[in-house]
Amino acid sequence: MKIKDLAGTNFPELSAQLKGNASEIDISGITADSRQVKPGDLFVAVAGTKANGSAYIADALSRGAAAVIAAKGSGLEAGASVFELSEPRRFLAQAAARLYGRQPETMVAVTGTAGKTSVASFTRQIWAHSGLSAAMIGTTGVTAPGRNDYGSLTTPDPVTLHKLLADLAEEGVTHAAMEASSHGLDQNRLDGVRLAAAAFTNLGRDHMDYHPTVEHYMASKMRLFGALLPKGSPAVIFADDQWSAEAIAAARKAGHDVRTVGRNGDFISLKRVEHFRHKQSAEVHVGDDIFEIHVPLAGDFQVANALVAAGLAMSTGIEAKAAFSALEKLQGASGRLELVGQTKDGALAYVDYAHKPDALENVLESVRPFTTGRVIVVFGCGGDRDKGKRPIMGEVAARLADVVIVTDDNPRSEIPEVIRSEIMAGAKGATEIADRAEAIRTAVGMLKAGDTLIVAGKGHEEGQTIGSVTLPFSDHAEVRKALGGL
Ligand SMILES: CC(=O)N[C@H]1[C@@H](OP(=O)(O)OP(=O)(O)OC[C@H]2O[C@@H](n3ccc(=O)[nH]c3=O)[C@H](O)[C@@H]2O)O[C@H](CO)[C@@H](O)[C@@H]1O[C@H](C)C(=O)N[C@@H](C)C(=O)N[C@H](CCC(=O)O)C(=O)O
Ligand SMILES: Nc1ncnc2c1ncn2[C@@H]1O[C@H](COP(=O)(O)OP(=O)(O)OP(=O)(O)O)[C@@H](O)[C@H]1O
Ligand SMILES: N[C@H](CCC[C@H](N)C(=O)O)C(=O)O
Ligand SMILES: [Mg+2]
Repeated sequence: MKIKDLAGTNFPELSAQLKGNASEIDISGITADSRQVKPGDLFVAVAGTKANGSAYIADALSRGAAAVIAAKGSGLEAGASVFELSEPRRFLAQAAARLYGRQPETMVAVTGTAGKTSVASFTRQIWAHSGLSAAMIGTTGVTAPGRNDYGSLTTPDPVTLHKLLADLAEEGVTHAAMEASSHGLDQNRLDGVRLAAAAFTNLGRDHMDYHPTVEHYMASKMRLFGALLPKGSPAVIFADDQWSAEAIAAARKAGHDVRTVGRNGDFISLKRVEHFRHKQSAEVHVGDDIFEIHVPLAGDFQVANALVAAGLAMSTGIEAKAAFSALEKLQGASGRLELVGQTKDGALAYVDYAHKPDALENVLESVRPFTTGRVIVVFGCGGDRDKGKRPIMGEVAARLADVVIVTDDNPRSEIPEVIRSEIMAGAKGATEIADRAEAIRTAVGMLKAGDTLIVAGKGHEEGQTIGSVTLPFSDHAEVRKALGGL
């Protein structure tokens, strides 16, 4: 594709620089990583958290880059094939979308601190239940007919994303639900995606290592409504969160068709809800119609996720009746309050992905009403991530569980003892066991009739990253092993 066509009409700034033969430069691929450049590619230099792509322009050109896009004022000698733009990341996303071309016709995205993976998964399942060829893209990877690929990022980088979307469209996928992480939104990873609807679940503490303030974190999330969702499209918003009003205001300001769900919802309004250990039941109203819904999953919070997913499905052509009947067959996303096994006495062991204070609080509160004995929790916190959440999660665990074992999550480049001691600072009375497998074995060994064990923080993850090495590790496998050894 010619560089002038990659720019389209959205980047007059580039068009103005494409003088003479420059506009005819042929581009065969696109990348933001100089190490991946192949002859004929366009290299887009972006500033990151560790490096600045501008430092690698010479590297990219030496590998045969046909042209380079860099930030304005990067101090380069703009040559025949080096162009400067004010927003290279936005260009990268939109150019990747143009280069790869196809996307599933109906795409939706969900943001929020907790529930994104669950909502994306449920939306895919509701569509599939109606016979549509549907996919989900998120923390657990890519799920589509004939595909179950393990992923690394919640929102893939734009080049990976658009290649994937083109492949999915090629495979016949017509509907796709994706997670929009705050990093992804802030870094313009989704800027080239054509959205039919978008959703917001809730906002809690997370990623304060990356976002300077909670307001910045919320503002990144609101880019989904403010910058990405085409004006007038359905914006499905969970109405019962502390930040709902702000999300509604942002979506209204952007001119969207706001559809709220929950107790305070007017699109799907939750009238009565009953929580059981392994399922949630509710009565909901949609206009004048009344529906009984049954979600066969543990965790009070799954009602909220199910309503947001139903809202997205109903905003993309599924009848309310079909959406709600699909909920009865829902499968939970892997590692989201997932029952992994039980002892001979019937004590239950769950694996959960809570790795932020609100999520941990929700999960521990969800299992309490059905626990006649003790709630035992095993968790840690990841390294190179928000440090401020550590004592808060320690406090939440100490307050809501009877037995707290603090262990390692993914220490990454940090010293594991330091991470644990920061959690322990808030976790009065907790026990520390560094080795995660041993912590799980110890907790399982304590289980008596009526107890509930929650192993939190790693959910579906299949490895543990210590330093720069990721070793195979699965909370599911360790819990099963420990239960088997009883
Ligand atoms: C903090 C963060 O979001 N980092 C992501 C970001 O990296 P970055 O832009 O900061 O990259 P950088 O290392 O500073 O380098 C800057 C640029 O120089 C380029 N470079 C670098 C070296 C070189 O030799 N040549 C070269 O061209 C790099 O390719 C990059 O384009 O863009 C990279 C490419 O897309 C991502 O791989 C990387 O994810 C890292 C691995 C990561 O851990 N990200 C996490 C925090 C993340 O994004 N999480 C969210 C949310 C999770 C959730 O709560 O659900 C997610 O969506 O997964
Ligand atoms: N609606 C919700 N409200 C509060 N907590 C929730 C909600 N949904 C899920 N959780 C908790 O958060 C954990 C992660 O859920 P899920 O993976 O669906 O969220 P996510 O937003 O995709 O998270 P991540 O940002 O880590 O990818 C669950 O294991 C559960 O502990
Ligand atoms: N997508 C999240 C997941 C964190 C999961 C937890 N196990 C950790 O390693 O901190 C992140 O990258 O921040
Ligand atoms: Mg997720």
